[in-house]
Amino acid sequence: MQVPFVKMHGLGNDFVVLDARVGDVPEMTARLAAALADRKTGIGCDQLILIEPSDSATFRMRIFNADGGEVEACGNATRAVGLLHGAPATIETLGGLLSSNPADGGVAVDMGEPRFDWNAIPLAYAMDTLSIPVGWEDLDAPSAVNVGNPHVVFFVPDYAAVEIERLGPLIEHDPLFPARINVNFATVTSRDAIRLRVWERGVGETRACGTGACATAIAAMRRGLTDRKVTVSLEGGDLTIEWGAGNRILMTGPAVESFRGTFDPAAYGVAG
Ligand SMILES: N[C@@H](CCC[C@H](N)C(=O)O)C(=O)O
Repeated sequence: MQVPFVKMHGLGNDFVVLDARVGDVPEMTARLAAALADRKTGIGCDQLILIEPSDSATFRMRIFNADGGEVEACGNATRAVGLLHGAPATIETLGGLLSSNPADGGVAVDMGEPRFDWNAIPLAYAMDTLSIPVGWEDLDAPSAVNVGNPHVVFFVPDYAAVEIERLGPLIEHDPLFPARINVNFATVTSRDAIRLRVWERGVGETRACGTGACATAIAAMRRGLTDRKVTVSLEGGDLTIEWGAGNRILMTGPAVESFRGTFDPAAYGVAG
């Protein structure tokens, strides 16, 4: 069996995209997703993306982190599949119904509404998510926001100085976050600009995280640190995030197709 795939990225956050509508795709398991994502023995990616037919949208997008865990949302992948589709689309995800449109500067995506209730993040205890009264060493009082998936956001004087490889996993796995969490380290540089690094749940530090950019922008706006439209700069490049009419988050940025290929699931010894 040869399964076609498309290798794509959004600002260096990279994906293996499989489309079950156009070719034979094996039943996806956590083990197969992790094997395909492996950068030494697989194709290599931050997220495995599976496109399936949908009854309620143009198509359904399923998202698997590099560790094999299936998750609710991925901003950069939403732009990538929007680019593949090449026309306006509605996209069913575990995190909600999204929409994408070709736009100047790449693809524009309606990422839905942010949620702030402690149990919607989710947190283990009732807390004010604008400024959670907790800390890890000299990092404290983060905001928490769910933008389809869970994020915690630390505003720090120098985002580049944070020991992300050490503190990221510590916070991701803290029992305060029963579904684990994506960890954002941000420095606000003006009313319309933020610099950001993200430790992604189930992956590690990536060159860019679209939902991290959305969550960080919304947290900054909620705290009154920025205006309602900002540029979020990540290692891989810039995203424009707007908290628009109807409480919806609009994200605009590039997506790129890198190459296409096929793989034989039998070669991974983990199919099914
Ligand atoms: N890279 C993504 C986020 C992918 C999912 C995330 N790691 C999670 O576990 O929720 C993005 O661009 O948003």
